[in-house]
Amino acid sequence: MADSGDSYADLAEVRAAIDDLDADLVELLVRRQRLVRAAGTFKRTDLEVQAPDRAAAVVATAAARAEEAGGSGELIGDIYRAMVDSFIAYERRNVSSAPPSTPPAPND
Ligand SMILES: O=C(O)C(=O)C[C@]1(C(=O)O)C=C[C@@H](O)C=C1
Repeated sequence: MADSGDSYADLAEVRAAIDDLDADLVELLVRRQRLVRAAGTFKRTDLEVQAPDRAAAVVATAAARAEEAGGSGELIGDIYRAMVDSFIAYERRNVSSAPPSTPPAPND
């Protein structure tokens, strides 16, 4: 891991490094948001949105990569599980499970 050998003079310096890294991370997450939104356009049911086998594979791959990189597979796996759950909720909010031609129900 590139940062593991770094030493810092004080807490402010570590926090500045965290802030820099977070700027990159947020950009990547926004790119991921767009990709998940695109994936959602190919789905029509809630089970397709959840895609439990794919979600489990994404989490397991991230945990394995974290271990390979010298990090904690458990920590990164937990973060990925929470992240994928949030993306599932995002897909549910942004993807229609009905064909576009279906008229809204009277009370919608
Ligand atoms: O791969 C998909 O089908 C996606 O919608 C992406 C994604 C993800 O965030 O990685 C989100 C929802 C599914 O549970 C599986 C994976």
